[in-house]
Amino acid sequence: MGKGKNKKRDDGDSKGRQHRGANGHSSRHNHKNMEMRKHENEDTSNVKKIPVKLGMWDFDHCDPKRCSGKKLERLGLIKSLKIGQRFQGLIISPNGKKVVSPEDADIIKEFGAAVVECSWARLDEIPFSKLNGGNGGKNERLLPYLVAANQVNYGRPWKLNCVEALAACFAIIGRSDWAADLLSNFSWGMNFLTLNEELFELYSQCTDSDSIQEAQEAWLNKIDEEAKERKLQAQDNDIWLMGNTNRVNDNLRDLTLSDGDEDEEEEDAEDYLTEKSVKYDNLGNVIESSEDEITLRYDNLGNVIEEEEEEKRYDALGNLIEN
Ligand SMILES: C[S@@+](CC[C@H](N)C(=O)[O-])C[C@H]1O[C@@H](n2cnc3c(N)ncnc32)[C@H](O)[C@@H]1O
Repeated sequence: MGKGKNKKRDDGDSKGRQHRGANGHSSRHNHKNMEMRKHENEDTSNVKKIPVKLGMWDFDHCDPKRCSGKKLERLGLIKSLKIGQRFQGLIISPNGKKVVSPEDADIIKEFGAAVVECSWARLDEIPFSKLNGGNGGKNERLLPYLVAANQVNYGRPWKLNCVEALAACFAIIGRSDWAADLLSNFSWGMNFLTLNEELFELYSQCTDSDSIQEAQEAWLNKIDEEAKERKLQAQDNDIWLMGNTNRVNDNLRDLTLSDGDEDEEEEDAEDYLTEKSVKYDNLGNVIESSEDEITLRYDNLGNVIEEEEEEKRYDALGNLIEN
């Protein structure tokens, strides 16, 4: 027998067939997952179990270290499902037509919830209609507007990862405690609940899919208005930051001045500089300035009174005669 040829695989049966887990992966693959758990030191002893069944169709598109679905599997919180395997619970899927609502509480509590672990960029490769033995449609649900808090898609609406999708579903049916238990296994997890707190409050008060859609519309309109408002305010602030807009206009005008206008403008600029060095007392009178400052005096109309330079007189030897 050739070396390695027909060699019985350690994860196969007597006929060399590999044992496959519910996700269709070989047990070698699942063993790798176990190894990763050991490697990452994921302690499963404190993991809180959620009292409903969780399922996942895993298409192995993602980096196992960053994949929330795989981590839930390593923690023993979710079970992999094979393509075509029936799942009677709620299927949270981008292929859904209705959105999750509190009306779905009974089905979740009785049969659980499942997600599709795959890449957002490769959704077109997923045989959604075959996943649940062709029975997916009825229980398939979209999630309403919510914002991701995970490290891959932080801040992006709608693109939640698997653990966020399941937690969202629980929060909408009023089981924020389950949502928190599930998310507590991720360092960033609780941020998802905080980030979407108001939305969960809003959605959990709705009754059915239509009312969730209405609440979502109202919310989207509200944030749209707020964004417009902020934009206007930012424009206003920009104007203030630009300072005296007359001066700005003056500067702009400078660029288009004819030769003749320039002299006039220069004069204005000089006035501006000179005025800066003038000090006034409480009554608005000009007060004496320090040596290097120019002292100006004004007439009743506010015009600067030109000071005539005092005539200096000298004696026969050229010495200054003091007055
Ligand atoms: C596309 S996968 C990406 C998973 C990611 N790799 C991870 O680490 O978890 C996310 C899955 O969560 C569910 N999901 C997330 N956001 C959703 C939404 N807005 N509507 C419906 N399902 C959603 C779906 O099952 C979807 O296939």
